[in-house]
Amino acid sequence: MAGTRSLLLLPGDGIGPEVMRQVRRYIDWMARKRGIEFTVEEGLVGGAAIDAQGVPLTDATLEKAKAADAVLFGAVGGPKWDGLGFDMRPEAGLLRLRKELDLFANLRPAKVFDALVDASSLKPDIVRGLDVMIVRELTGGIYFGEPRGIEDLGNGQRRGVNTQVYTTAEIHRVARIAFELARKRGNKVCSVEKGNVMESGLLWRQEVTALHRAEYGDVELSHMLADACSMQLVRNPGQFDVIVTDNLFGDMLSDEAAMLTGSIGMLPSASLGAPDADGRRRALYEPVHGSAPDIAGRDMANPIAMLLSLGMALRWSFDLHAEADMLEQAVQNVLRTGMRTSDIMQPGMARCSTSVMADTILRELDKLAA
Ligand SMILES: NC(=O)C1=CN([C@@H]2O[C@H](COP(=O)(O)OP(=O)(O)OC[C@H]3O[C@@H](n4cnc5c(N)ncnc54)[C@H](O)[C@@H]3O)[C@@H](O)[C@H]2O)C=CC1
Ligand SMILES: CC(C)CC(=O)C(=O)O
Ligand SMILES: [Mg+2]
Repeated sequence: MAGTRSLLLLPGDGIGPEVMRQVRRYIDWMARKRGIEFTVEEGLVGGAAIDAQGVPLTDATLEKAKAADAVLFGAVGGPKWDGLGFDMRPEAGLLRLRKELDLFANLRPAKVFDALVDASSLKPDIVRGLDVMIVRELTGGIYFGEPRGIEDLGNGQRRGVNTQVYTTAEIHRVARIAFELARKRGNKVCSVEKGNVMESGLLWRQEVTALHRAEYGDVELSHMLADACSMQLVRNPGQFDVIVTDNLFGDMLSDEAAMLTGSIGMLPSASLGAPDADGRRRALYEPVHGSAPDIAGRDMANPIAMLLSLGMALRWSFDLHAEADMLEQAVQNVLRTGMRTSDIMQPGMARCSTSVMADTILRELDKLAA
């Protein structure tokens, strides 16, 4: 197997390259200390690609992403490019990757590490032991629906339009992922939409119910309106096991869930496509956070979300479960020692930089691998 695993790294903008640098060190560590080798290529995406290549994602980079076993993505965007039209913005590069690789299921696990129970803005009793998996539909809904645009009404007024649209097939394939995941976890799925005011939400509820009845009757299914879910996530998050929801609500609910864990700098994600004949899925792994322009360039970013995203790649794309377990254990152990980047800083703990956090995790890995 050695040498046959391929990774495309797309660091992007802002803190993206800073956290990706730490991932590269961990990839080197695996080769050096564990004999696990990857063929690694790096490419430009987002604002970095706009500046160097004129577009947020070139066709050549897209082809490399299609050919790789997995893509690791940092983050894109920043004030420098905020004035550009939507198709030319850095974020369009990420949306194109998701769409063209058909990465329809975005897995966003919100897990609270014991050592960070007090770092959450919620009371420790509410978040202790929390382990929620948000499955967000990623290639449909209002981020992609047509028509869209801003039109001039000619009377001094303008009109902005986006369209929320879902089909049976789109709902079934992402719900299937949620049911399958639930079977390996707490066996509960909560499906979230706004079927009380949106036809697409009503269809979502009906189709999830039909699929459940036909194939997943052994899994406990509940339904919740998205506004109520955002409230329940902070009131009693422990009631959730797997949440399945659309693109927009999943984007928002996962940022909210991130804060239960202490910081958005802790949350990894996996974006998966359908399995091919050999059971292999196209996949992209990225932290839930963005490019954080407010802290970029200051060696302050928490690299854990990016490192754990590689951990998800080890599990989902490479079947390297022991390595993924070891990485998670190393993170857990380092947090227990009181080492903290600024975003998860607590009284009495030791504040450290991005690179020192990664150094410490690598040293912990050395101990675990000894
Ligand atoms: N997947 C992606 O590439 C995403 C890109 N963005 C883009 O990122 C830019 C900034 O967006 P924001 O709304 O500010 O979201 P953001 O996630 O970049 O930052 C939100 C807050 O969290 C902090 N933060 C984020 N990641 C952190 C980390 N690893 N360690 C410590 N603190 C961290 C930031 O400093 C900021 O205060 C925008 O251009 C946006 O479009 C936003 C979300 C996702
Ligand atoms: C295109 C992204 C910037 C949307 C987003 O916030 C996310 O996927 O988390
Ligand atoms: Mg988001």
